[in-house]
Amino acid sequence: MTGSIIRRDDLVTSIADALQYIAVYHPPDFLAHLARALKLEQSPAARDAIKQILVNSRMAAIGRRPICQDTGTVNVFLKVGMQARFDFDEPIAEVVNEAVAIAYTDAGNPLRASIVADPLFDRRNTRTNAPAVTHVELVAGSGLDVHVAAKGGGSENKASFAALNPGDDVADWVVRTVERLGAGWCPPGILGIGVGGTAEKAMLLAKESLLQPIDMTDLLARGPRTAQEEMRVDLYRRVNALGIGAQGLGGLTTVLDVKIATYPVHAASMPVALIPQCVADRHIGFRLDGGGPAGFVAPRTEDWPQVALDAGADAIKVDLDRLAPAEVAGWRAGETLLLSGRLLTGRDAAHKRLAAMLERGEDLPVDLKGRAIYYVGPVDAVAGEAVGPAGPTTSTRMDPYTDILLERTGLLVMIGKAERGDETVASIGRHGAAYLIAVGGAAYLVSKAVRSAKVIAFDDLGMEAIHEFVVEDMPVTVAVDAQGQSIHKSGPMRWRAPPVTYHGTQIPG
Ligand SMILES: O=C(O)C[C@H](O)C(=O)O
Repeated sequence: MTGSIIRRDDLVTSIADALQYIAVYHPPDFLAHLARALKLEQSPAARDAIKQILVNSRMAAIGRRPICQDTGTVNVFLKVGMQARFDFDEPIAEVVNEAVAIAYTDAGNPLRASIVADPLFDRRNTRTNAPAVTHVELVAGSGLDVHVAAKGGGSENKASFAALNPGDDVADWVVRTVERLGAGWCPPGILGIGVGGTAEKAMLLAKESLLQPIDMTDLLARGPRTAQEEMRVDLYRRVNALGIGAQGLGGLTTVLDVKIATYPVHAASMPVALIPQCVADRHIGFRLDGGGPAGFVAPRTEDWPQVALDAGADAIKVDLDRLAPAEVAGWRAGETLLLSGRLLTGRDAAHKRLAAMLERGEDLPVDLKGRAIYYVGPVDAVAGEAVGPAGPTTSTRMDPYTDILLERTGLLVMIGKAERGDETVASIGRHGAAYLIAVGGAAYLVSKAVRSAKVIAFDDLGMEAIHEFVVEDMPVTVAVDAQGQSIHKSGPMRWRAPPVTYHGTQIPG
């Protein structure tokens, strides 16, 4: 029997188009579940974060710009029919990488190049976001099934694995693990859980489970019919009862769905993997059967829930060009600020370099005294933009460098997302500084507060270079104040429900 001939051009075009599509459009199932979470949410801080994420999503769809500045690592799953034939003989992963480079360097909608090689030493940006991580499986049939995902670094960083004993309680492990993850994975999102096989198989199952449709609302409405569905509902309720909430601010919804995939396993083993999916849920599947490239139809913007934002009458206006220690010391955790003026940027690579220069007693290329630094790696601008989408990155990764910067440079304010470690919170208090947060996953919305942007140091670091932004009324929340109060501690504590099980929950849903 002869199979379809899959053309190289069709594969490249389809993957490149799919990557552009998922960068700007949230899947409808994700939006529907997030809109439902907003309806149920009672925590004002979490409600505000969900609203920003929904408004950002609609703006990104209309503006055809990325939902999130972290446009992800490309994960491609190829299921090749045994009877399929190809009109090319290069390794298929190289063809995929070509498609990635085309998508990420698209002049009309450049996506952020986040991949660095090699990971151990050079860590130099490849500038095209290639290579992708490509998985190939041979299956029955004559076509090629492709599933493309763009996975953000913050949620991928929270992937967890355990080699449990066969008698251990997998659900307990999942709940305990999520409790320890913090908010760097940008909840509310989805949990992918892989159980069985071997260590690497369990991780792959967890990742693939995230490609399944989000259907928790239907499952809750009809009730679970299998043991695995019962476990999904149980985990959904127990994880949400932790009170972590949107962005870790405390609230009723941390997960929109829980996905589980399993595989037979050795009698002595119970490998379990958990991979969370952030609010930038980006994936799409299509099939090539020799009939040309896949087509992707833009959703209607009327399909987005109508949500209005309001910074609140109590928001405090802050002039970053006249930032004084006494003013910063007066801010209290939970307050909303509207920042205007000059703002520095810097994230992982820049922090590492700054700290090393300080250790060596060298002068820094920028004066941080009395300044605010925003942990961000923006997307490149297109015509008419000061900067591309520019949401916060996970601040916890900057913790190892924070004390030395506060101590030796006079830096006053940091802006990012998610919690800080206990030592960093103490250091912020000791230095009379403050840590502010913007909403992770609301990158296009945040970028609209940026009036101008220029690189002022470490140009070679690509998106990780130090920029100077001029911002106007950029909304942020005080997350750690100079008294050492942290909303990532107080929020979840306030919204945590008593321990619940599937049969006795107080959590909505
Ligand atoms: O790299 C980034 O911009 C963000 C990262 O995905 C994170 O969530 O920390």
